[in-house]
Amino acid sequence: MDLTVQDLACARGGLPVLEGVSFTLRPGRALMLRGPNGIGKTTLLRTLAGLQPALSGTISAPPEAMAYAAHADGLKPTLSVEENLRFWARVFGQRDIARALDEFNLTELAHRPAQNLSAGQKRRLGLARLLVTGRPIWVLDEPTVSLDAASVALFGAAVAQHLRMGGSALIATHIHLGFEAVELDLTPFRARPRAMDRFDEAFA
Ligand SMILES: Nc1ncnc2c1ncn2[C@@H]1O[C@H](COP(=O)(O)OP(=O)(O)OP(=O)(O)O)[C@@H](O)[C@H]1O
Repeated sequence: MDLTVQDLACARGGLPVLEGVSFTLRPGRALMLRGPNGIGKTTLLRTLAGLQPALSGTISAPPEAMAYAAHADGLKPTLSVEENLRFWARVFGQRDIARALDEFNLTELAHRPAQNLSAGQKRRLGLARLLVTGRPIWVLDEPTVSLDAASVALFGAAVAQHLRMGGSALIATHIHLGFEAVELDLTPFRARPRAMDRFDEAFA
């Protein structure tokens, strides 16, 4: 499924952050969001994932086509690794968790409560959840935080496999993940201060 974004504007905390954002992400492709801290990468991803409304513009794909992985891992702390994956698989109407355990090197940790995992292991479990959503468009916010080099490589391989299977990925990250991707720098889309616009109008 294509994700086409046209002339999107979005806000955070009531203030416009980005405007005029347009791109198309096709099946099998990855798009890396770049830009300095605070430019609005998280805000854009949250808007696409349906967690907040856009100020204006259009998003061709519905949030139901997307699997969103935020900064927080969103794990159930008292459930085991396997139980967490089964829980999420059920939520998304899927059954197979074996691939998720395998691709994120979680098989040996399958019976460990999530609350007893290290930060990097929790992150791996949070990302493994993507594989049990069955959703084609992965929307990922700084997915490699807490991951060591080996886990970054595992994650890169999982995304590459998702792309080969016809999925797509939109990723806010500052690092290179080892597969071919187009980059979109959000710096030119910084919203102009609206308060100043109104000020000009009032005194025109
Ligand atoms: N909860 C919030 N309430 C109000 N403003 C916020 C909130 N969270 C972020 N902002 C502001 O919104 C703007 C965009 O933030 P956002 O988190 O989308 O940027 P980012 O590009 O993802 O940054 P980073 O690279 O640091 O993660 C920033 O100016 C930030 O200060």
